[in-house]
Amino acid sequence: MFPDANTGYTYEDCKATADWLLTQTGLSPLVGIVCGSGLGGLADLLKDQVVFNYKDIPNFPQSTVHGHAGRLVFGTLKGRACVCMQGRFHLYEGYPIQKITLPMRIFKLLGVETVLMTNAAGGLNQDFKVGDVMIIKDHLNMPGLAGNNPLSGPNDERFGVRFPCMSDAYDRELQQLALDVGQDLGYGDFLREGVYCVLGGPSFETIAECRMLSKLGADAVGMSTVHEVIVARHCGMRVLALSLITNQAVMDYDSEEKANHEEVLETGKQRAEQLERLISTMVARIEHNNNYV
Ligand SMILES: O=P(O)(O)O[C@@H]1C[C@H](O)[C@@H](CO)O1
Ligand code: HPA
Repeated sequence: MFPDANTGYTYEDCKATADWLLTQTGLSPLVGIVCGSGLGGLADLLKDQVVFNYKDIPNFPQSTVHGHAGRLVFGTLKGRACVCMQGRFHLYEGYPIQKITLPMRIFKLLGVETVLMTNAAGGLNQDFKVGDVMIIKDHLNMPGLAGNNPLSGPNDERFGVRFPCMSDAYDRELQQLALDVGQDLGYGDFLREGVYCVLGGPSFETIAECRMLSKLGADAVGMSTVHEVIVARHCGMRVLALSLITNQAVMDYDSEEKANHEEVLETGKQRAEQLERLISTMVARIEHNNNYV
């Protein structure tokens, strides 16, 4: 079922899907995880798994991108109840923006309080290297600035307010926790902080576009995450998002580099284990009431 072009999914649609999942799992997760391109291995760490293929979940879209398995995995990570999206949805797959972000509202109705997201991104900041992990502190929402926002359409106050604030989109305590955990694990050398810019994709950026985005203040560029963040914040969940810098954005007309999805997946493979350890250690230190231990 596609959402109505003007109204998106109703609260009742989302509730029906969440209740369907809760009935089958009996597990109400407090932490939701969204895995980026090639980074779905995290879901395999969950214990006592209950797994759903997206195609079997009412209202859910299908994953169409290589590196996004298309499975919703419930289980425990370091003893904490979690739900993990092994594969996300992107605007360029052709879905309405409300459909891409539907899982965030389902997370909320499942009981999730904290969402941890990963993505693969191109590095615009010249100090960044391939393999760096950037803690997202803010975003530039290009589709949003052009009028494509997942909250467009009638607002249901049961989810959140009409005009949600986004200056606190990325939870500062969770960012600090990521830095602390990263230091404890010896990852300080490749942990960065910065601004993520979302574009529609699927074509990678031109050189002129990369130069423009860098001048605008973006440190990394990608094709996801921000839409999910907006919907997650609208309904009151706390968010941490991490970008794995899988490639350097091409900024120079003399460069022979060409962005490609294979390189994105390959870098994901090389850094996956450390990213998984970072997130699972964080999960162990997030308290149920959203304080940190
Ligand atoms: O889901 P993410 O943002 O990790 O996926 C990135 C953006 C494109 O979908 C793809 C390009 O290689 O990876
Ligand atoms: N641009 C956009 N999206 C991406 C990139 C990129 O260079 N790398 C991974 N996802």
